[in-house]
Amino acid sequence: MDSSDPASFPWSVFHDRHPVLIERIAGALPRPAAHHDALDALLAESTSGVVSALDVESLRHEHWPWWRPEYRGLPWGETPFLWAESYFYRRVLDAVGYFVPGLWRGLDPFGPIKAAELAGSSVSEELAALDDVAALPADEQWSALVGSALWGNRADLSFQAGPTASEATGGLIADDSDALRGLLHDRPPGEVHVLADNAGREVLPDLVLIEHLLSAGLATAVVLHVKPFPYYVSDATPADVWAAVARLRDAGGRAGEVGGRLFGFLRTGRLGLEAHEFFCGPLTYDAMPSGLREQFAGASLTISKGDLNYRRLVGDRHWHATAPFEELTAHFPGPLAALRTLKCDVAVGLTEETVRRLDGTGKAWRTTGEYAVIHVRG
Ligand SMILES: O=P(O)(O)OC[C@@]1(O)O[C@H](CO)[C@@H](O)[C@@H]1O
Repeated sequence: MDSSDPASFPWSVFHDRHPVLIERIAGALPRPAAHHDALDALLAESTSGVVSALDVESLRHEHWPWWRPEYRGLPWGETPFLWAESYFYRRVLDAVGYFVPGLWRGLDPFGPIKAAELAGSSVSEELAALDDVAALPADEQWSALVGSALWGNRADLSFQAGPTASEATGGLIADDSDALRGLLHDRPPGEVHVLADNAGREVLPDLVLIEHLLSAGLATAVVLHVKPFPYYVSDATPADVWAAVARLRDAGGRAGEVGGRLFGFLRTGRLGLEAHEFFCGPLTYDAMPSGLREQFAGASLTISKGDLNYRRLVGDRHWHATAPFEELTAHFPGPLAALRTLKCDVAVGLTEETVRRLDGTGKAWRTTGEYAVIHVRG
């Protein structure tokens, strides 16, 4: 899949979303002219120019092992969408001096956007609602926690820069939630891995679910895999996880208790936080390094969150939407669950009837974030 067709979703990511994004990054902090010039140049290059190589100075400080010399000089739209987006985010970091020594080193360009969301009233309301969840019978509590983690995936800040975001909820169009429940409740507990997606309103319910897994004895330990660097606008980094845990702990009520326990789990290592460079790379999961492969092979379950992880799991292609999830993810070591709202063209694991019904609506159902799936490969 590439982004060369002006009628396609990938094209709109580069031509509609990225200009909004660049403007937000440029305007959020009093940046020097050099940052503005570099951001403008990146936007021009990635929309109407050709791929150029990475800045040599930044490469001296942080490598990018996925550079493809054969893409140099090609219009960005003619390179694979997965590669081009990943490269774009690395280039954003270079444009704002993220890797080179100086005042701006290590400063998350999306930080102000993420911080505003975390401090916002929607988060306060969601955290207060945890008091009600705690009062539910165990079964309903479980469904509420999984549902929050799933629908939290709609709170993706890059998605909100696009024109297709929809607030409506079309519901689950593939639902293996019973299998997910069974994997965690009907077997001896083991180590659960979570492939995180967005910070803030997504990682908060993820953390609440993780705390439940640990406190209820459904997992002996949890490893949360996040991005080592700012990526896809709101993808969670270690700093975002610590900020989310602090937000929970300071919230009071049930959220405060959950946050306090998570703080302890992180300190003792029952909740591990890892940030492998592979997670900021443009490769699909069948190409993961052996160290990660071994970790997932030993897990009782890996839970993958979100749209980008899903693309990387099944392959970023125009699959027929009935292509079986189990077959496309057979490469993944160990049991796997994917919780995802649909925000790009990739859709698999649906029934013919569902596809007919969705196509019949005449809506861009694959990209609005209105529909969700829970797929499990046990
Ligand atoms: O992984 P996430 O946060 O659920 O979604 C990432 C996303 O917004 O980014 C891509 C376009 O930039 C789309 O594939 C997808 O909608």
